[in-house]
Amino acid sequence: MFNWLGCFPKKNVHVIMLGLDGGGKTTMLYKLKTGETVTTIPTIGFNVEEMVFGHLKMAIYDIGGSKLLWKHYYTFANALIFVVDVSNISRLKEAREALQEFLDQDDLKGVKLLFIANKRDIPGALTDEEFIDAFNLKSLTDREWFVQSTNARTGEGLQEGMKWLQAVI
Ligand SMILES: Nc1nc2c(ncn2[C@@H]2O[C@H](COP(=O)(O)OP(=O)(O)OP(=O)(O)O)[C@@H](O)[C@H]2O)c(=O)[nH]1
Ligand SMILES: [Mg+2]
Repeated sequence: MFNWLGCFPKKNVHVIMLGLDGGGKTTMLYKLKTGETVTTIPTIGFNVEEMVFGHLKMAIYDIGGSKLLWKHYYTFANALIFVVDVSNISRLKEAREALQEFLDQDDLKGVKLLFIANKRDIPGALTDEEFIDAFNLKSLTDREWFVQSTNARTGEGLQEGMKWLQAVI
């Protein structure tokens, strides 16, 4: 595919979006794609949408929260978006374990990692600093990562997160 100047081919990349069920992945995917706030049901399997960000043509895979599915998508990921509901403190441990599971995958060593700290609009949600502490991210030194807080329903923060991804892929 060519950009508006017609001379620079776009780079095709695959981005995998993971996270516990109910975190807001599907809401985020369609907010980015259409600008609409969709009414979701739990994703069985996955959704995929193609979007252009600058020089990149991204296929974004939104994988349903069932961790059993995740490993099928690892092998072709150029980057990863890990979505966390930062208002749901009672599931943080589970989210941490899910993150660790995929950090341990050989296929994903060195893959750039965008954390979406979603549902920041809900009172009591983790701040960015609390998020970094809760996921012990300062010790995550073998890959580039970035934390972006968002409200996937309004779209707040989503473009900033995608800009980071666009710059590092
Ligand atoms: N308050 C608030 N609600 C949100 C936000 N993002 C998503 N939601 C709501 O959270 C619920 C779950 O969102 P989904 O997008 O279906 O979550 P998911 O991660 O795709 O879940 P699975 O498909 O089960 O893996 C929906 O009712 C959304 O409207 C947010 O930033 N703030
Ligand atoms: Mg979903």
